[in-house]
Amino acid sequence: SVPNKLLTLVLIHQNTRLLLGMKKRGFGVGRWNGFGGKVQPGETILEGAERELLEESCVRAPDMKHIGRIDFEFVGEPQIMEVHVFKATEFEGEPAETEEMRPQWFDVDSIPFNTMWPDDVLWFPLMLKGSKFKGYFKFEGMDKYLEYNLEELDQS
Ligand SMILES: CNc1cc(N2CCOCC2)nc(N)n1
Repeated sequence: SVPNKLLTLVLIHQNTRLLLGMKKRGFGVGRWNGFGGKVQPGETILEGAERELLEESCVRAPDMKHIGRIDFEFVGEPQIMEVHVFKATEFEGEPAETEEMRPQWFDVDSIPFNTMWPDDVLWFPLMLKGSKFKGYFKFEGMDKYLEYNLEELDQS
């Protein structure tokens, strides 16, 4: 019984465009994704999301809202990755390449799911339409999930 690993993921969704970053090193390298990473001791999950967005993309998004949580289990790994997903519509600054990420805008109708984590095609539509959601995926390796569940939560 290991405590979950707290992580963040921030998507900037402006009208018909979505800001993604190409991960240049580390976990998920070679895949487009939102911006995020580990929550550090002594910071809130929101503070961690804001910090990682700035570090990885050079922009700030003060209006980011918590829209979901996805727990990822990897077969053979005792620690579950608890990913808190945030969405913003406004941002300050100019997205710029960093050591971690190369940012690029995508039309919401042309999201490069074939070079993203395989779960994304399932929950991105919920994120794009403004739903709140909770998910669980059991991965075996980096490219395949064995099980999942995903539920939209009531906003009322
Ligand atoms: C396993 N499937 C994943 C993982 C993930 N992460 C983003 C935050 O950092 C940890 C991994 N992001 C997506 N879209 N899918």
